[in-house]
Amino acid sequence: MTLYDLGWNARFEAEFADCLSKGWQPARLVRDNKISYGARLGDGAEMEVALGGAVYHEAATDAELPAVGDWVALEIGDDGNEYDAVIRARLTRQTCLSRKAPGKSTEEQVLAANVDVVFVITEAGQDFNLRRMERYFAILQRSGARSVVLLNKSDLYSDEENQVAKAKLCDLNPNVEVHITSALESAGVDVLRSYLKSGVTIALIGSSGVGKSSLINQLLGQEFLWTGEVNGVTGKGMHTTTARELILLPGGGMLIDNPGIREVQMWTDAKTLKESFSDFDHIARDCLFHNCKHGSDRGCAIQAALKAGTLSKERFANYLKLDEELEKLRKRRKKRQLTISRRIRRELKSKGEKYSRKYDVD
Ligand SMILES: Nc1nc2c(ncn2[C@@H]2O[C@H](COP(=O)(O)OP(=O)(O)OP(=O)(O)O)[C@@H](O)[C@H]2O)c(=O)[nH]1
Ligand SMILES: [Zn+2]
Repeated sequence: MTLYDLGWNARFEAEFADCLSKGWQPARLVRDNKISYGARLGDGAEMEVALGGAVYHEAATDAELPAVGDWVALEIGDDGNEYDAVIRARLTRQTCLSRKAPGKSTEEQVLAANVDVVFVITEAGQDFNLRRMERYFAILQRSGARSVVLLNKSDLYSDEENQVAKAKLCDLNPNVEVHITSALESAGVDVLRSYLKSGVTIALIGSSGVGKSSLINQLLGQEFLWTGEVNGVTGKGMHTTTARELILLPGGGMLIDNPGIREVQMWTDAKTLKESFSDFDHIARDCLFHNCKHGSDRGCAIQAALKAGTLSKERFANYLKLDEELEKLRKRRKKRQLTISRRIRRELKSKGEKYSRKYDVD
């Protein structure tokens, strides 16, 4: 194994020259434990590393802190610390998959750094939503990564349905590559593999249930590498367990998969939902009362627009359900998180003995 297998290239190398003269070593971050990180070195060794003070203080925002996928400079020392090494610098990201943090904050949240290809998984049927795809494309465009769409579950739809969906996507974004796949019939993993070679990092995004795990499991083959990666168990709850998020794939290349990436869809959907009603917010600005419920309130601009026929009653009914829809998304998100922690727990169990002894978990 060499640094290049981990995605190292001439540009990183050039930037690292200064660090090299200080005796620091390059490593790629494979896990974010919040207080510490997992880092992999060129010889394949993995270390538990701490964030250096300078890197922390120089970061103007959270987005500038090291994230999974980042290349960092490690000072490896035996200063009796609890960690194997300290991060002294973070190299400039060549791509950066990020989203705006949820809630009021407009701060950027980095989901993964230095991802080369992002696969958006969807299907020709129920999940197909061009508005959502627009949002994905906006995120991906900003990231700098190459974007590829997989219309998965092709076995469930006719050739024509798959082709129509493909044409719509190509219309929406002529720069995107679209493939029709079926994880069920093992016609999908070959498409993923065609993009993978040593040093290439990929990520899969898309709604819950579109087949991301199925494709990932096929890429990983028999040995599912989340096992035995568990570390940093704090307290009893498994929710605090963090798994390795950057995984080396058996056939070469790497995959970054973490809850943030998986949740980007929820966030995208919430945003799409809200945006599709932005005209309502616009009209509602003319309501007499700023806390107008748009019912029988006096001076309601929405009701006036409904009467005038410039707003459709159906859309208004949907608008009223917006909060309900957003709540549904939040519930789905919760369910997802439970699924992830259950999955980690299950995988921990299979290799559990050693770890339960070490970290005192059951
Ligand atoms: N018919 C058909 N079913 C599929 C295909 N790919 C996945 N599935 C099924 O769809 C279901 C959901 O697949 P997952 O791989 O768990 O979906 P996911 O995107 O990982 O979902 P989350 O983990 O919630 O994000 C499973 O029952 C799969 O067997 C496919 O190509 N065709
Ligand atoms: Zn009103």
